[in-house]
Amino acid sequence: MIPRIDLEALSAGRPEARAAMAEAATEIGFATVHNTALSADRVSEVIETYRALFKLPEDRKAAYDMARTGSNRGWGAPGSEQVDPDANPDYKQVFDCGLTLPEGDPRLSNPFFAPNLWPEEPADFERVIRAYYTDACAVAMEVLRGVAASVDIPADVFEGAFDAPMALLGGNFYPSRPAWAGAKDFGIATHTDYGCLTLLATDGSPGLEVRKRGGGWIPVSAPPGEFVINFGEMMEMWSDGVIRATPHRVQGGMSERISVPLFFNPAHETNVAPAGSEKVILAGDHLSARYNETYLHLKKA
Ligand SMILES: O=C(O)CCC(=O)C(=O)O
Ligand SMILES: [Fe+2]
Repeated sequence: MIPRIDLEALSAGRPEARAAMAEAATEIGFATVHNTALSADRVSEVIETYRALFKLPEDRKAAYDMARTGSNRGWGAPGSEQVDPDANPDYKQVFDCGLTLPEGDPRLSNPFFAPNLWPEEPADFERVIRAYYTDACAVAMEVLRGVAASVDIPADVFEGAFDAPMALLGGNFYPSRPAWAGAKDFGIATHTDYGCLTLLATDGSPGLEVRKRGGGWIPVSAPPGEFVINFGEMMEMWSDGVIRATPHRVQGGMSERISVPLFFNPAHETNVAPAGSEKVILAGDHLSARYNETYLHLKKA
């Protein structure tokens, strides 16, 4: 049901890989991708680095709490996001980071490019996560080129749009589903992602469920070295509905779980309205509207 795609084959233009990506993009909105520049060992190191951070006592993480900032970089306590207004806030913890701009760059005053809040422990957190951010962005761009080639979007539509991306790297920590959790409690409640492409690494534990058209849920999992990819709202708008943003959720189960999504969002001024339409929808406007709806500390009173 969920296409499994060899990225090297896709980049080489192999017809079966392109057909699988076209199906993923236009039907279910999800795929798994393997044979990328990011090895299983590399991804495992990233996941264990996040795990070490999340295992610290709460008071040590509170120093990096994004709730004290006007941005969404740093640690987010359980309940800091509510992606579905009909559900309770998500019980996962998060750590989000983004592009590091040089000191003095005028964009630093923009919440999308606020300084990252790097924790001092684990000791190599900043080094490991920053390097992964850069390399995961490159893999995401390679996937997007493959998408464009597979669904007949002119290659130049995406080129240049991601040079100073608002890409956000998240770390999600789902403890085992709490005993108090009820029908409205989720690790992450049903939502669509806000941006273009999400490149998700996980520790291999199950939990992610993708909504099937016509009803029902499909479980998807990927060990380190394989990625789940899906498309977000901006991509659905940009492609005039050809590429689909599919709702998904994590209810949470018996064991803890870590996932690391790279939300590969384009540059702030990118017009993500359907190509050829008169409309202008700036990527930065869409993203800030969605952040302000879902991060509780950014909600306008
Ligand atoms: O943890 C997962 O598998 C999915 C996370 C997710 O959907 C998100 O962070 O947007
Ligand atoms: Fe998501």
